[in-house]
Amino acid sequence: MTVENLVIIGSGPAGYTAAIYAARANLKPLMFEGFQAGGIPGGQLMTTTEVENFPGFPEGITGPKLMERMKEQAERWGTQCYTEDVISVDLSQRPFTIRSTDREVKANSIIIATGATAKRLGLPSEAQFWSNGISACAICDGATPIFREENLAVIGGGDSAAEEAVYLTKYGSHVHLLIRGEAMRASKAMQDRVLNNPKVTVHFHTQAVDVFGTGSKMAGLRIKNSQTGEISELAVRGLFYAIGHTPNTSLFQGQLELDEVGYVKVKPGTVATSVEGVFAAGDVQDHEYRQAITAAGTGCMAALLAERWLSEHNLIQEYRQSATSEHYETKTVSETPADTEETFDINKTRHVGGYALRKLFHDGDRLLMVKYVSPTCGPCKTLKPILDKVVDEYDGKIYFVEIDIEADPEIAKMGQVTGTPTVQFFKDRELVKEMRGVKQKSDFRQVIESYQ
Ligand SMILES: Cc1cc2nc3c(=O)[nH]c(=O)nc-3n(C[C@H](O)[C@H](O)[C@H](O)COP(=O)(O)OP(=O)(O)OC[C@H]3O[C@@H](n4cnc5c(N)ncnc54)[C@H](O)[C@@H]3O)c2cc1C
Repeated sequence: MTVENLVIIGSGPAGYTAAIYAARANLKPLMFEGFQAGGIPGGQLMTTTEVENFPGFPEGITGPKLMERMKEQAERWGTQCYTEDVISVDLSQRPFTIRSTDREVKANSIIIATGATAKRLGLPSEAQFWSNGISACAICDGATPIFREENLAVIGGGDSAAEEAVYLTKYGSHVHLLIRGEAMRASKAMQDRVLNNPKVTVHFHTQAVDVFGTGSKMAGLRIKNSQTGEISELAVRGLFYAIGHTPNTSLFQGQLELDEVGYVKVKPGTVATSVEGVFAAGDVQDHEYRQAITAAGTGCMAALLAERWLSEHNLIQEYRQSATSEHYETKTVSETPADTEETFDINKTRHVGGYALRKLFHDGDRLLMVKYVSPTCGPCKTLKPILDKVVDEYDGKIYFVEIDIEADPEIAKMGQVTGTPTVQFFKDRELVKEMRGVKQKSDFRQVIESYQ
């Protein structure tokens, strides 16, 4: 079995930067980008819009675009990427063993860049309203019809909460920001943006107790004033969590030194872990700075230390490659114009927009697959190549329609879409299956096969 020089686990700014440095050093790193276990490929920045503080982009850049460019740079120099979750590692024997959902590999060194995952509050009715009122990603779900012109709430007192509250004012009629303590932790600039926004009300000393509604439709929040103990109700149609993160380190428990919260412990001033040859970069080892640039910086450190360690132990297998400058870009929303009465062709597999959806729903005789996306949604970008592949496999056997919910809000409302990406399947004018978020090709194939 081949032994890799270096396996990188995680594809946020830390992972991709480590990959760029290691690939440039001819180590031909293998990267597990992740899929669902600890966030999506590309990491946390896939769930944000503008990144204004990453050096080199004076005009700002969206999170998904920044991550796409990092990936492009890593692959350009020969990084081998697998969009799979790692499910176990064995650090007790060398070479180390890394098992993903699809394969097992051996490696002489590892960089852990698994980042952190958004926390949930665990409210009693959370499961009932999850993805149908409650969301952990305002940027992904805020534009959906159920939140338009509605009162919304955000929980949290940091930068993310402040950013999300301001972002949601684009869609909601008013946003309530609930803060447990007497002050916000957000930067002064973010606090000013929130406090000066007439569409945002900040509630200090306020905790959520539960969510209520009828059926699965959220109608409001029960809140408690932590100073007076008074319980009251806040009529909101949406609730967005922005309450911090948990480091994604369950894979390493018992194998590496972790701190009491679960962050990987690194030697002061370095990114070396308690196991030689294993390095940790980014938010998985940083509970203080938690920024894209610090994650990238520690990713660079990890790659340089891994190379040095492999070299000192005579373990480097060098691969020479020539860089290509092939440029690619994955758009979230199709650039193909929406079908019209003139351009619509019922024999085609792929379609765009509400006109095609109505025609196919009523007149089509194949399984109808509808993908709902929004322009700023990072997970939509991740889903695109996965779904494109599956749709190609079933060319002529299914219909596929893409709906941009910003361009076609009425269609999204009729489809009761509560977040993007969402994929719905219709057979004989009946909704037979709905899948939310990023799923594997095999999940989509399974549904298609069962309705052929
Ligand atoms: C809404 C929001 C806005 C932000 N805005 C900014 C900003 O403007 N500027 C800024 O500097 N920072 C910003 N940040 C913070 C920044 O996103 C993080 O600091 C940064 O992404 C951390 O990078 P990372 O590489 O350590 O991990 P992450 O970005 O968390 O990526 C972790 C990666 O590990 C993968 N992974 C996890 N578990 C596994 C597994 N078992 N197997 C394989 N892969 C796995 C995940 O899929 C993911 O690819 C923002 C964060 C959020 C949530």
